[in-house]
Amino acid sequence: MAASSDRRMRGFNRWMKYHGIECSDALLLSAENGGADDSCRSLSISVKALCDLKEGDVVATIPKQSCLTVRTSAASSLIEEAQLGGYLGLAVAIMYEKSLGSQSKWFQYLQILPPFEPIPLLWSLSEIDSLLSGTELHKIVKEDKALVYQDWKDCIKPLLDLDSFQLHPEFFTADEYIAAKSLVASRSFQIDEYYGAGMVPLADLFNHKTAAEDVHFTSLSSSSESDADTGSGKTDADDENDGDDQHIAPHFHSETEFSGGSDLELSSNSENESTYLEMIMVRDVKAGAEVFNTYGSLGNAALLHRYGFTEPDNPFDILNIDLDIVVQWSLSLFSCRQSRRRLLIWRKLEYSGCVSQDSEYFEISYDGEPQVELLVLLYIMLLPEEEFHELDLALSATGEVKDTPTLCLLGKEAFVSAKDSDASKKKLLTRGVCQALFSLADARESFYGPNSLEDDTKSFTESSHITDPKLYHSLMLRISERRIIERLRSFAASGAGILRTAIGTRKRKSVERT
Ligand SMILES: C[S@@+](CC[C@H](N)C(=O)[O-])C[C@H]1O[C@@H](n2cnc3c(N)ncnc32)[C@H](O)[C@@H]1O
Repeated sequence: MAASSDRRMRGFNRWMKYHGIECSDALLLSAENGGADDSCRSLSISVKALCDLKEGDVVATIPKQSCLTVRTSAASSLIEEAQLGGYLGLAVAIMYEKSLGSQSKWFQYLQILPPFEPIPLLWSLSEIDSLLSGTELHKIVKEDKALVYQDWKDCIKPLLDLDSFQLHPEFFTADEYIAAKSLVASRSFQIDEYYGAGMVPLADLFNHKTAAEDVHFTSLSSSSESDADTGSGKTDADDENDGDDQHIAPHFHSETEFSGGSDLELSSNSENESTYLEMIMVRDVKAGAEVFNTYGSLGNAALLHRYGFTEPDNPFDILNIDLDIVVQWSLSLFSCRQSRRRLLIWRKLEYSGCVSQDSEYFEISYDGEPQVELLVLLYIMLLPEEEFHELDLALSATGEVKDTPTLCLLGKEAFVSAKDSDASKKKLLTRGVCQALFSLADARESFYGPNSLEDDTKSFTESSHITDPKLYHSLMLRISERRIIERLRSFAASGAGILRTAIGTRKRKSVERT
């Protein structure tokens, strides 16, 4: 097996040279046999520094032509004819290149890739139900599975019946499509407008570190080469995005895409032959250490969903509480009519939760701080009837909004400036609101079933990411989420705290729903 991995890595190194990919001699592509579960053929690759690397060092250049994209694949006309856009098209390009075997331009590259990445999309339904139950991923992954299968049925299966394409059916099964999707999810990059999403050899061998990356990937066109030559020290194109020089990171799109080919039609500008990607060090790395990229500011649910792993103490973790849970809590205390009226007033004040597809929810941050929209809703739900009536009148159909104290406290203006916002939020944290937060925490916690957080923690310490990565990472996710619930309880117990996120600036960092 070691001989086979050495042979494949040597083949890949030769292939890179042949296709003009320059990899610095200071980098070691280190391959170990990976895949403890189903992926026995796969290598676990990481990139290490062979000598001290300095911020600003260019460690690789990759011609865009060497990337496997819908544009560059031998399947490009097939994909165009079938009108398969974006990520679906890229998955077909991968399946097609695999079907060509050693005839594929990317044969030696495909040889070092795992056949699939064991992200939850590839888990069985019973694994999803038993391992992800209660977590932010449970419903999403089940929906993904159904949608991805439907995509295959609608867009790929019909291609097999067309004589003109002459596809080998065994390379285009639903399982092969899902395997290709997992590679697209975990290793594709958004290259540029012309090439769209693609597999970028070498760039996709760097592992992720949250908020502590060593290297950035930038897209350079010939017009910005002079910038690099002058040594202007550009290392982070996010800060200096002048159109030509763009920081790119592995990118996952969970939306399933139906045929339409809009990506192909949209990006029909002429290709620039001299355009390439560059990898630049953004901090010093000592000889022998691993060189990391970052895949973004992602919580564990998003990391597991897209890449199949999690990280301990991930500051980007987030927990959601669905509006339905809040409504159920309200119905347990008040009549249906009262709950509905108060929800309506909350909406009249122009509040809403985060919305994704058919669900509305509130975010609880890593620190256990609830989104202000939730605090306002709980406050309104608990207002004494008289005060509520006054608020209702102030917001009445005449449109004449009077400045009642309650309206001043609850109006969105109260949360605009950071200083006012903190003071207003503290006022919302009445005893009743804090008790309500405890009830919501209990209700959300009940989704995880009978095992306590202590049970999960014990199982986690006994699990191994090598021998049972699915169990290990799903337990890590459960524990990360349940610790947020613990911190929500502490937040409610303390009754206040400095709340950082200003209204309107909140960004959803967890999982994209399909
Ligand atoms: C873009 S590839 C990185 C190279 C990969 N290690 C390989 O063998 O080719 C992304 C995959 O690497 C693995 N990976 C990346 N960063 C990781 C990390 N911090 N912990 C565990 N696995 C990681 C995951 O399997 C992920 O889906």
